Amino acid sequence: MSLEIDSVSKSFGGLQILQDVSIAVPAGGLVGLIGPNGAGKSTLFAVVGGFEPADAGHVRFEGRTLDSLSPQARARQGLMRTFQVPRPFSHLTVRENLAVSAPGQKGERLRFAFLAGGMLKREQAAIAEQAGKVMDFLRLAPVADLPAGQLSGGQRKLLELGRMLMCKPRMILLDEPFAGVNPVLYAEIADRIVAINQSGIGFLIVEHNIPALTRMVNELHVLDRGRIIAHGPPDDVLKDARVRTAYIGGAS
Ligand SMILES: Nc1ncnc2c1ncn2[C@@H]1O[C@H](COP(=O)(O)OP(=O)(O)OP(=O)(O)O)[C@@H](O)[C@H]1O
Repeated sequence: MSLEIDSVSKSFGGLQILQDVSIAVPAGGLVGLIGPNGAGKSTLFAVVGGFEPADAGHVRFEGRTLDSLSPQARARQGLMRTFQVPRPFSHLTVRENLAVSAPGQKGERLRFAFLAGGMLKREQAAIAEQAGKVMDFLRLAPVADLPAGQLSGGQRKLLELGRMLMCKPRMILLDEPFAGVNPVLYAEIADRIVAINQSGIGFLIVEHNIPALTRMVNELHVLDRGRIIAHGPPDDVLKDARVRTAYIGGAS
């Protein structure tokens, strides 16, 4: 397994938010996580991304334990949460937003950048080329030179994905890819997520829009009041009586 969330528990102020949560995502897997409001989905992403420590349990990625690593260190290992890419700079263009997302730019680190002018130029050219490829892949090329602040909700989601791709992740924890998106564009977003997945990048996706999510994922986990109550193929999980009860009589 590539990502192993192993018996993770977490409480805030004496309130148990996550209890013994285990989810495994294979390398290149496309797995969904649903649950009523307040079930603990964001808290789980915070723990897996390294933003909150777990009280008990472990998170492993590609065989390594991540428990003591910062979010940035986890991202360097190839595991990225949407939040690890900050909000786009609304005054910068799509192309510029992609370029500044590339990690480890030597220009940032070199105090005397003029000493390494040739190296910097080569690095900048490589970043510009990568940004171009990402824009083509995500069909953002027509808006390449628009400020990010002028993008539609759907285009912003694509830019968010693009900024993560600039960091070359192997697994993405994706938070609500369809939130704030015009339903007309759901298929476009889903199509690009599937295409990214087919390039070998795994996904664990939290999403409230269950029909849109289940058209993409091949495995679904359901969190209810901090516990995983069902997991498996989406069709089977959605027929599960416990899942129906969680949504009809649940916390939301
Ligand atoms: N930092 C915190 N301190 C105290 N309580 C918190 C904290 N973060 C989350 N909680 C509580 O944990 C519970 C689970 O919240 P969480 O945001 O993880 O659920 P969720 O499944 O993501 O919900 P939603 O679908 O509404 O986003 C809630 O009762 C919330 O109030």
